Amino acid sequence: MIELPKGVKHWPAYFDRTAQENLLQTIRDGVREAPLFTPRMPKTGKEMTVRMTNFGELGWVTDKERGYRYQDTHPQTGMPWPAMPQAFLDLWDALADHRRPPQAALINWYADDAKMGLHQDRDEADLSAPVLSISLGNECLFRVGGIKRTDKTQSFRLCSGDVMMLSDEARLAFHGVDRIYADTSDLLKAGGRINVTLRRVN
Ligand SMILES: O=C(O)CCC(=O)C(=O)O
Ligand SMILES: [Fe+2]
Repeated sequence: MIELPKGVKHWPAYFDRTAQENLLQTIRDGVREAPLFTPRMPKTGKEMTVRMTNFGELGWVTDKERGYRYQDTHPQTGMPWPAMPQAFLDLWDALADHRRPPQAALINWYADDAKMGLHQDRDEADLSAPVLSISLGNECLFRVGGIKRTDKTQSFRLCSGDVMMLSDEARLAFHGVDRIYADTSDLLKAGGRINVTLRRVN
């Protein structure tokens, strides 16, 4: 057993297959209203490899001109984000140990060749709440380190149905997704991976 850094919690196979299928349906329903968009890096305008959307009162977006931020509307449709699904609120109640509900559910969709570089989640004014994450579909190699970019990191796989949390001393831990393992799950018929992160913003 590897020991994870303090504040990093991992619940392998938290959701069984039926629950995963229900979550996927919930996500598909929301994506119909709030289509996946291609985020761009601040300043350079370089496209990220993930596609994303959000549910809840606030959503995380980024573009060349205005950079990383939360806003209450979809950047392309201009519509409010779909409501926070009850299943996400229930998960937060069960695991987050925080008295206020999540405001944002960021939905990341990774094709099998997508990845996410090492970063901190620090666009939230309220850092007392954890970041709670759900993985669906193909497995990924997840990397987590300390609160300095140069701190040593550990890598482990996140599989379909897993839940992971960054809280307390790990709330600002650097983390990223180095790779997706194709053909490791048949939940998503076209392959790829979905990650949902639940957060308080303010
Ligand atoms: O896909 C993941 O497991 C992590 C996603 C992430 O770090 C983020 O959206 O900030
Ligand atoms: Fe992150």
